[in-house]
Amino acid sequence: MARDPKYDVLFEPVQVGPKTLRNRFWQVPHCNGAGSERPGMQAEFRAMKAEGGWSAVFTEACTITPDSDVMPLVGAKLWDDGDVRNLSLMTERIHDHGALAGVEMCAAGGMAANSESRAPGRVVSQIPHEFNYMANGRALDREEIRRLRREHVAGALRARAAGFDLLTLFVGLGAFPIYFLYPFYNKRTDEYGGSFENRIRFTREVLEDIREAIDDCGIGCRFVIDTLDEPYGYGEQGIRYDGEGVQFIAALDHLVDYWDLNIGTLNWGEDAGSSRFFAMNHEAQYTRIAKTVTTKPCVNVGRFTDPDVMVEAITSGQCDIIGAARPSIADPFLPSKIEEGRPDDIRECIACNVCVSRWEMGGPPIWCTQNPTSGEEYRRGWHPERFTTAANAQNDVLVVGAGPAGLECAMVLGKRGMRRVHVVDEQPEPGGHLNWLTRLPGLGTWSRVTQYRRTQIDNLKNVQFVPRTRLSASDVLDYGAEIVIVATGAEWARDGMNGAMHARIDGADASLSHVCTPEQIALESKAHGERVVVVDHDGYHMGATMAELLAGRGASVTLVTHFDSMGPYMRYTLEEQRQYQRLVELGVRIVTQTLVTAVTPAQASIVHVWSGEEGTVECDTVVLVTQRVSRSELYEELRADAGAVEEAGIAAVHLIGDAWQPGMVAQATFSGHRLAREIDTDDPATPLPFIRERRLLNATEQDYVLGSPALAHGLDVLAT
Ligand SMILES: Cc1cc2nc3c(=O)[nH]c(=O)nc-3n(C[C@H](O)[C@H](O)[C@H](O)COP(=O)(O)O)c2cc1C
Ligand code: SF4
Repeated sequence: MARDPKYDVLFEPVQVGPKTLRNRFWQVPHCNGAGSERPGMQAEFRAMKAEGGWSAVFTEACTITPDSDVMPLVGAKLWDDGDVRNLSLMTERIHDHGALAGVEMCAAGGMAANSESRAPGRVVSQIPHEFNYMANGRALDREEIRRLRREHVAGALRARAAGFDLLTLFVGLGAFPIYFLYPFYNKRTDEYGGSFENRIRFTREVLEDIREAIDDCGIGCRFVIDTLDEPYGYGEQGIRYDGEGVQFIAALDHLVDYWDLNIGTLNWGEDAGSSRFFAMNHEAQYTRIAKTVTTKPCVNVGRFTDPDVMVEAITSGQCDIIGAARPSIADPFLPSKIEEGRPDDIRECIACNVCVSRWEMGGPPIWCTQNPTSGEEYRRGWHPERFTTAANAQNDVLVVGAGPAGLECAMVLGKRGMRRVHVVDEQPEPGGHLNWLTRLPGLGTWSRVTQYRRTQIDNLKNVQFVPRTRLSASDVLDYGAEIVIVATGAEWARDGMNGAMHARIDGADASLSHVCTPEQIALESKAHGERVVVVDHDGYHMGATMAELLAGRGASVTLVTHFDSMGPYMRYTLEEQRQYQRLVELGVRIVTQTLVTAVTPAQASIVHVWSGEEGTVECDTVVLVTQRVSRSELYEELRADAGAVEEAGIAAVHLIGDAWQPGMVAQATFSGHRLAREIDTDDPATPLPFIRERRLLNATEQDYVLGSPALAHGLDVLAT
């Protein structure tokens, strides 16, 4: 199909200095857990976006000096020629698909703990960094500033040598230009502190230096134009878009070829905004001002997944280029799908921030809820849009359970050409637990997980969703499928069993009127009293979500958790601060480091986990958010009768998703995808080994990954 002409504007080329973008889609810097140490993963992850139509594809923040070492966080590096070698694989693979390769150059200053390099820290003013409070680097003198400028030029030259076309100086979230610019960090009294002119002096000098050294790359800044009000930002100690934000752009405009703009602070959840709190294009109110002072192309971000919103952003004069991190993770082929007239096939980001959480927890490889192939392009050879025909495609498959794992599995099996795939569920609609979860406050956008898969399945002739059908083990045996996949999900524990005590909570029994599970509240509308205790041992969002729901209905809610904070995983998804604020506004009392040991119709008994101090909270209802329990009875029954299974002509019975291991939706979609990808291996239940990029002693030719572009490149990329 041809693209809808109303989207033509998105496919116009844009000039950025000496380089030309083929369209207006730009993958802004974002990390993926590959850094420079996993060059194969880094290269193929980015190449996928180039193949999917993005015109510019960037690294994450790429540090350029050894005293920018943020270990254990994993980011790209250009410290030496070895890093040049590794990252040049990325640029080569991006170029293979006709896109420009970009790098976000960063000298991290006080944010870097230098755990690996053990380099002495350098800062603008000697005040401990908020992320690095036990170290306090040396405040740079003039000579040291000159040296730092030279290091920026050397970093830019290494970037150019690695093949990068677009060199972005990072002026945001933990890099020297920001430490000079914000009064929050800069307390200097010399010519680099005080006035605005003084505070931008370093950035001006660095840009001049780089321009003098390099004239054949696009050179720009990623600039945080607004650091927001307190409590989410720096207030008067930072900068505001209509003050020094826009002044900064006006002052340095002649030194850049483009501006990549965003907002926020080191609590970057205001930028990578979760859908609980932010709508699409939420940064426009701050960033659109840039166009009043610059004629250079401006990139904006704001979870752009809707092409109509993108067109509006361009035609209204808000920006020139659609920047995206998360939408490009969830769907590397988003531009191609618009271009090919298939916008309904876009796998829209749900802004759950699970991708973000991976960086925040220390940088393990990226996960994406919507796109299970994310990060697996090289390691497992998975392509998000291409599927091989299964060697056992002549088989009929029965998937029991149409939650995220079952739907993903059925969809991929359909795309792999299985003769017939039935995905059966007792509910009238597919979605599993997402059907009720997405009706909870702030979680409506998560319904895209189901919508996307539903749309795909509806277009696959060999896949059929069968509603309102509850299958017993004997029904499964009689169904006539050769492969059975059980994806029956999980449910919240009804007895308070939890991972903090490894025991049940005394008196906790969800068959009683004063004890509820989240499903009972959300799905069954079980009545609750005026005074509610929510017990959270889960640690992700459900405790906070229940508290928000019930407080929103007017209940007086106490959230009790053994963790140090409310839903600690929400810190990783950058949702914690706003969710905390929301609960406080709703009058929720949050009691941390505390266990609920017993419940009665009148109260919950509590104990502080460290002091042992005991107490009670008077309440009418207790909501148990303690752990989830797999619903795997059907699988156990089938497993227990191997003879009957064989007799029924069933070659294999598999268990996936929450029914195997209750977890985040991202784990469920991965689980379903993984099985479907490997359904024709000797032992599909056991994942195939994946490529681990590591140094192998005494490596031989056979140790290299055959056919790998990394091998052609002569890199130390080795198979297990
Ligand atoms: C997983 C992840 C990692 C990120 N890492 C970086 C980074 O290294 N440097 C940076 O400037 N921004 C980083 N960001 C922020 C994005 O560039 C972007 O500004 C933000 O996500 C908003 O864009 P989006 O709504 O399109 O995701 C990251 C975002 C994500 C989702
Ligand atoms: S993990 Fe969630 S927020 Fe991140 S890209 Fe995927 S769907 Fe979007």
